Amino acid sequence: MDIKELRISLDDKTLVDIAFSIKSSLALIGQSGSGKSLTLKALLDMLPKNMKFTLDYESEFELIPGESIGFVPQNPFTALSPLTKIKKQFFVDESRIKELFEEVGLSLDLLERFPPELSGGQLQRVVIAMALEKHPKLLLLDEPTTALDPNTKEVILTLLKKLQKREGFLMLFVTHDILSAKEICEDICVIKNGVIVENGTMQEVISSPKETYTKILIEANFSNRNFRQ
Ligand SMILES: Nc1ncnc2c1ncn2[C@@H]1O[C@H](COP(=O)(O)OP(=O)(O)OP(=O)(O)O)[C@@H](O)[C@H]1O
Repeated sequence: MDIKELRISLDDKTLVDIAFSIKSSLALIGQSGSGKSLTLKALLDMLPKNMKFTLDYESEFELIPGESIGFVPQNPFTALSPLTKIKKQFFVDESRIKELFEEVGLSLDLLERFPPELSGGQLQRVVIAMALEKHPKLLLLDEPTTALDPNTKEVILTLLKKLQKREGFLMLFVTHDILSAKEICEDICVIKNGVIVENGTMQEVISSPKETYTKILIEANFSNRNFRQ
């Protein structure tokens, strides 16, 4: 799908003005304040009321938040209502919940528990299951592994890759963590001050970044010698 124009403004100030294509999985990478969250909020139609946005896109499906668009938020610990049993937080019937639990590899007895009784990895699986409720065609991921420990992070990234293969949804993965993005995204788009400064395949951009800003983002993530291979 092609986002031909996405422009977000507040009063007379343009905060985001970007265009990008999602062929299969795209990482939208940028420093804090670059416009990543606003981009996701615009696609989800959740921008603050005082902001204006225009969205022009070409796609085989209509963008409808909660229907064709699924959303995995940043922090699974705060994404669910703590006083409501897991099974009551879904909006689909029990057979679909069971199907989803199987897909994300969760045991059904967790349905009877409350969110504080689950681990971070289990909670993130629940949140992913919720995002898949309506068989989305596009899955938006907002730093989905930031709140998780390194092992759990790996498990969740592997799960997302597997789910994408099985379900065939497109992925837009918003993060400042290129290492995670590299694991599951084929393409990358670098956003700075609300504009795209560089894009291409993950391999291309990581091995020979053109912009200094991209180099800085890569170096900031770079603790592993094998990273560029
Ligand atoms: N509610 C708001 N009112 C005014 N300006 C805002 C609002 N939300 C975001 N902005 C501004 O829009 C720009 C983009 O913010 P955004 O939250 O999209 O950044 P981000 O890339 O998601 O950062 P982070 O990684 O820290 O979440 C920033 O300059 C920010 O200050």
